[in-house]
Amino acid sequence: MLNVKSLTAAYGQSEVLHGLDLNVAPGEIVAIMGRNGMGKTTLMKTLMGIVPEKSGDVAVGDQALTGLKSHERVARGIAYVPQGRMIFSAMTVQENVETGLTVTGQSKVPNDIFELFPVLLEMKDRRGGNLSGGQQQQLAIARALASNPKVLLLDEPTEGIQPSIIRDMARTLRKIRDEKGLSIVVSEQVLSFALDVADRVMVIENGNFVHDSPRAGIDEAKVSKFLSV
Ligand SMILES: Nc1ncnc2c1ncn2[C@@H]1O[C@H](COP(=O)(O)OP(=O)(O)OP(=O)(O)O)[C@@H](O)[C@H]1O
Repeated sequence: MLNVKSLTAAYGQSEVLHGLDLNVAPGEIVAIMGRNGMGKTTLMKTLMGIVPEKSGDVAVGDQALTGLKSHERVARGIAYVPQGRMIFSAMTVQENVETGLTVTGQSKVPNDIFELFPVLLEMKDRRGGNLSGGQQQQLAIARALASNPKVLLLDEPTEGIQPSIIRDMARTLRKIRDEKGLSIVVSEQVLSFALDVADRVMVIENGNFVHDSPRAGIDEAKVSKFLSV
């Protein structure tokens, strides 16, 4: 569903992604793990067209995304929950979710989104800035789902979230996958979360993938070693 071929990206003269290949099947959840500064955020931003590709190709299904602007990519089925969530603090919960509708032509948030996140329905008239970290994370996911994506990207969703809520988040993401048949790519530093949520775990180091294995039978010690400084 998501097909990435020989992707490179650079900040000025400094190349940060060095020819990445990534194929995510329909309904598959892939965790991309790596220490700080290894290229996870740059990969997400490049897939979204926030950082331009230097070379290589990105496609969602039969739709080529390479070279397109972010909103054009969203219209072709990719959505993004950025690191730090970036919700609009002064807007209500409902208004935040509605910003995700722009590419769909719909004006009403589909019911199933609020069914996934009942707390957001309860709080729909509160300002986003008044929600807890975990609630803001749910809001950021709901906003991304409002564009009806085929592929959902999440950049370090557990950052700043309490451990008890991290468990719930893994369960919710799997539920979203099961109900909507989405493919999900999540960048992560917390191994326990990656093992809870993902069908496949990859490790990125200095802009190259250095490990790729199915969740079942994964060598946890080997993956931990990549993550330790
Ligand atoms: N705007 C920028 N300009 C120049 N270099 C950048 C910029 N953003 C990131 N980099 C560099 O690109 C490399 C990859 O950074 P990136 O943020 O993608 O890593 P990351 O794995 O997401 O780390 P983190 O967990 O801290 O978010 C790092 O060497 C970083 O210093």
